Amino acid sequence: MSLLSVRGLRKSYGALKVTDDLDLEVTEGELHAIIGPNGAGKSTLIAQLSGQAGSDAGSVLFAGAQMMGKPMPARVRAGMSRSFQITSILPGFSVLENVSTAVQARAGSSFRFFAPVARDADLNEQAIAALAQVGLSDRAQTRAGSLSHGEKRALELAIALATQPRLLLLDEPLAGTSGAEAERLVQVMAGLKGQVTLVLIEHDMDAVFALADRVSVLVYGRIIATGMPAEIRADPAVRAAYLGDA
Ligand SMILES: Nc1ncnc2c1ncn2[C@@H]1O[C@H](COP(=O)(O)OP(=O)(O)OP(=O)(O)O)[C@@H](O)[C@H]1O
Repeated sequence: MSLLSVRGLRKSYGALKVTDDLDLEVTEGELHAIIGPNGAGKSTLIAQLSGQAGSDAGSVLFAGAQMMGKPMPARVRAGMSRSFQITSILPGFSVLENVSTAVQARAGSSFRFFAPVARDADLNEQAIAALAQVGLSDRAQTRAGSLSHGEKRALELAIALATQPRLLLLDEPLAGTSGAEAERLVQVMAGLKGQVTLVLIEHDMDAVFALADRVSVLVYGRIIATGMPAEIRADPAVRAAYLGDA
């Protein structure tokens, strides 16, 4: 069953059609990777799905509810969350504080309905659980600014996870990492499979083909193919448009 069903999604910047009549189905429980050449519109798509950027037209059904026109906090409360870039981390605050503060900011006004003590306890519990999911439990009290690059990327994942999403949208979680750091993050994502539905944009093809249940290929703002990793590798249209050039 589709958890996310996108139909006819569009977005232009002036004359440039960045998202062009895009259809996408994400099945509950899967890790669905989206690959495509530079400038294909992958980051824009994540921004549109998360509500960070507006859309010109189309339908975004999440768990049967229409998300078009809803701002990001409403989508977070519905269960859609995206990861943010390292620049959104507060270096002077502890790792745990970074997670709990971000949850409060993302979920917006919903936390106002809890009494302050219950709210803090609830936030703390969610933040601690999220740090455990990404292997950062022992860094909870560390200043976020002193984390390694790979640990900061793991912290971004924890921040997104702490909003307890049903669907997690990840925009290049491995960017800037390599070797053991990248391998550790791949293991973290492998551990998330089955717990949360994932949409993953990633340039590291080894990671994509190791992790994905299904892969969609985005070229010039349209999905040109969706399939299992082996099908995508073998698809002549995909090879011509993208993989052949890689
Ligand atoms: N705010 C903006 N204003 C104008 N053009 C934009 C804006 N954001 C993105 N674009 C353009 O939209 C196109 C798609 O950009 P996007 O970043 O979504 O692609 P991408 O597939 O994520 O690329 P990459 O793999 O290089 O990160 C590019 O041509 C980009 O220059």
